[in-house]
Amino acid sequence: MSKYTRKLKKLIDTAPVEETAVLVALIKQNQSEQEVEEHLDELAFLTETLGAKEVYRFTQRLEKPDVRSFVGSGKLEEIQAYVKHFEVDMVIFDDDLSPSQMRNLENELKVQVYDRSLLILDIFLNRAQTAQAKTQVELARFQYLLPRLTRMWTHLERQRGGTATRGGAGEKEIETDKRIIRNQITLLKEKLRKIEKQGETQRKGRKGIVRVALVGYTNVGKSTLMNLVTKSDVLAENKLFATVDSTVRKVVLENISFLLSDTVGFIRKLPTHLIESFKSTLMEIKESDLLVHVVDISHPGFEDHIAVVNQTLNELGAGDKPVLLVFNKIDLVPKMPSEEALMNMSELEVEEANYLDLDRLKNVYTKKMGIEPVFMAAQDGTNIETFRKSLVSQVKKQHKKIYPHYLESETYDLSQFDDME
Ligand SMILES: Nc1nc2c(ncn2[C@@H]2O[C@H](COP(=O)(O)OP(=O)(O)OP(=O)(O)O)[C@@H](O)[C@H]2O)c(=O)[nH]1
Ligand SMILES: [Mg+2]
Repeated sequence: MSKYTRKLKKLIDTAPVEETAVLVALIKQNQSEQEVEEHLDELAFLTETLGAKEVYRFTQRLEKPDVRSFVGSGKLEEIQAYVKHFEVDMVIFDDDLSPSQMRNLENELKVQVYDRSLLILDIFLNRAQTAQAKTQVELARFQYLLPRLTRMWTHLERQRGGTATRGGAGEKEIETDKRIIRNQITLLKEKLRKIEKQGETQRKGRKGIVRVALVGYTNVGKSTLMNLVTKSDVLAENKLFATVDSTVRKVVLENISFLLSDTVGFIRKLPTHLIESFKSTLMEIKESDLLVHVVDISHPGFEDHIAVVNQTLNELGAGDKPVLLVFNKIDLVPKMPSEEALMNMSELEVEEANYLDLDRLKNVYTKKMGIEPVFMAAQDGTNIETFRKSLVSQVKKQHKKIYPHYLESETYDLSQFDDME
């Protein structure tokens, strides 16, 4: 063996092996198969974000999850056979599992079992950068895992680098673990309270300036838009939850200054513990004067995404704020051809092309939101001018509303924001 092949062999032998996963979802009575497929596409994307690869999907038409094993026993056998035959590393369920379901499934499948919440929590854990975000995710994760302790045990083992204990730890160990986790929760809460206090003071110091928050479903282009407007360098990538920490920047457009913040993306069924512990990060949204709701118009489920975002905003108590809707990624949407060209196409061709009637969308959403939406592509800057104009006009409107005594000619002290990048 030459030196080169030896080197190559060593590289191959030590290359990290990508973990494999099968995905499982139920099709409820009022759901179409296509809707569930879309949800599974999203779950596959989450799986990929965590660093694993989807190898197969199982679905079952069932009105409600089986109390014992989520899917029916026949389906479970099928999954079990597949997992064993192809040596799959994990099984991921597109819903939340009860503690006992998770235990039963782990016992029977003998591989790692993830549910939707745990998957999202683990992605957040990998992504969190600041002390605050890290503490928030750790807290949410411990709270989620406390009632699922046999699982927690295997998790701790994995983290320590040992082999996972299958089939559950002894009662004594579980009791000890419970105590450790409860202590951790208390400590993390205390730590978070201190960090939040500092944040509060920071936010209080931001009076006198209009505050705008970028909100939207995950991966729609919020950070890309933030970078475009502020010429900053916030991480934007084709992964879910690229942004877990919020970033605030001062922006000056047409002589008016305002603060713009990039926030964590939303997703269907965001774990409750996560929302709870991210409350202070999400305060950025609650305390803003204007929301820029970014939508990925090229995604087939974009209208569902709008609904999920609106619902989450309501839950956060930010449902009544003025919203500038931005339909992003228009570069990926096929342009509607002229009527004449349309006439020459077959019905199937038209259906398959999936044209979106942007004029109709504009009318519908202008009526709904009270502000005309912007259609743009943040990545290549298409229509950025329209967006800037619309944003400035809304910021001015909010400014007048919040600071009615402020005169256009008057300059106000903005030096307190100068240290912000
Ligand atoms: N084709 C196209 N891609 C875009 C556009 N805007 C953003 N993207 C891409 O979409 C992906 C997600 O962009 P981000 O800016 O990270 O999205 P985000 O909303 O901040 O995502 P999270 O932080 O994960 O919630 C990246 O790969 C971007 O390059 C656009 O206008 N057109
Ligand atoms: Mg982002």
